Amino acid sequence: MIYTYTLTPSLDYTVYLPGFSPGKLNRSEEVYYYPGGKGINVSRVLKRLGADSTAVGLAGGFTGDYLEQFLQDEGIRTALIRTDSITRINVKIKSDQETELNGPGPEITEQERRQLLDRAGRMERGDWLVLAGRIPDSAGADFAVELAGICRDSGIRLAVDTSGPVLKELADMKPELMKPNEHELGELFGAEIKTKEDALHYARLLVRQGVRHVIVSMGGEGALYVSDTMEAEAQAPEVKVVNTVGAGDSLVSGFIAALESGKGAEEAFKYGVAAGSATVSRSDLCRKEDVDTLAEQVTVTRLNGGKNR
Ligand SMILES: Nc1ncnc2c1ncn2[C@@H]1O[C@H](COP(=O)(O)OP(=O)(O)OP(=O)(O)O)[C@@H](O)[C@H]1O
Ligand SMILES: O=P(O)(O)OC[C@@]1(O)O[C@H](CO)[C@@H](O)[C@@H]1O
Repeated sequence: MIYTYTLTPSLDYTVYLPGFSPGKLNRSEEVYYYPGGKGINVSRVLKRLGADSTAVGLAGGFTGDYLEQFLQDEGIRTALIRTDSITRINVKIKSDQETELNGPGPEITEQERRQLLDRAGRMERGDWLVLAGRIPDSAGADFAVELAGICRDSGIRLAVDTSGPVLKELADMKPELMKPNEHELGELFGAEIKTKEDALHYARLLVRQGVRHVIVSMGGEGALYVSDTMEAEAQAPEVKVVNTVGAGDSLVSGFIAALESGKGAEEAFKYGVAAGSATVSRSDLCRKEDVDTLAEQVTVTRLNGGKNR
């Protein structure tokens, strides 16, 4: 079973405009209200790719009701803890540029924190726990590490797609998968990633720390994959950019869905990159038929002479 953990879900209020002028009244005739938050996106994309998951997290207020109902209507199992904090509304402005305005996460009580950890304690060896999105300060500095400890001790495969200082500590907990983008990878090591070689260098350090699969996503440039046995680069296919929100989440979903269907790491990497690019070409995440088509167009090149290291 796959569980996605989203401590800070959102309702993504997505607005398309021909032009956006800060400091002025801007009117849009095309708006959408999508469920959001990184783990929620992972669950939604997994569903479309034919993999079931349970969305664990916190939901509150009218936006929390909307979010939960939306997921259930899509046939996604939810285990959302009801909280007093209203689920945030994140504003995504799509114009000649993409502008995002993300709200803060919920205030997490000690009881909610405990419930989230206990839920992980009931998972089974071999399950996936995808910890994705911002972890609010109210969860406590050690929340993510405690959760990762439960995963490590119970043989749960932890996938990490979060940001901030906690990434460094999580890397030490030997997660199965980390998917930083270049910026997050640089932040993790206090370094500026300027070249692909820089990204490879730091991805290798993560693998040396015990991370099984590291995928560094690089937007329209594609992604890098590093593990103990393979290093590879994938070129992203060219697509019309409609909405890049959730591209990284889709990469994670495609990778995990492919592994779960029995594919090897190289094929899973390719499928993940295809899912990321397919999401970019749609307003509301990818569709399976697009992912399958794009997967044929993604080229994966083995690095280091194409040999396994
Ligand atoms: N402009 C683009 N054209 C084609 N593919 C893209 C583009 N942007 C992103 N992708 C695809 O999506 C994947 C993930 O993108 P990106 O590196 O932007 O993730 P991210 O920063 O984690 O995104 P987010 O936080 O919005 O989910 C890329 O590896 C690539 O396959
Ligand atoms: O504030 P966070 O948790 O870092 O990111 C939240 C968010 O921007 O990420 C998703 C796309 O990856 C969106 O659905 C959501 O609004």
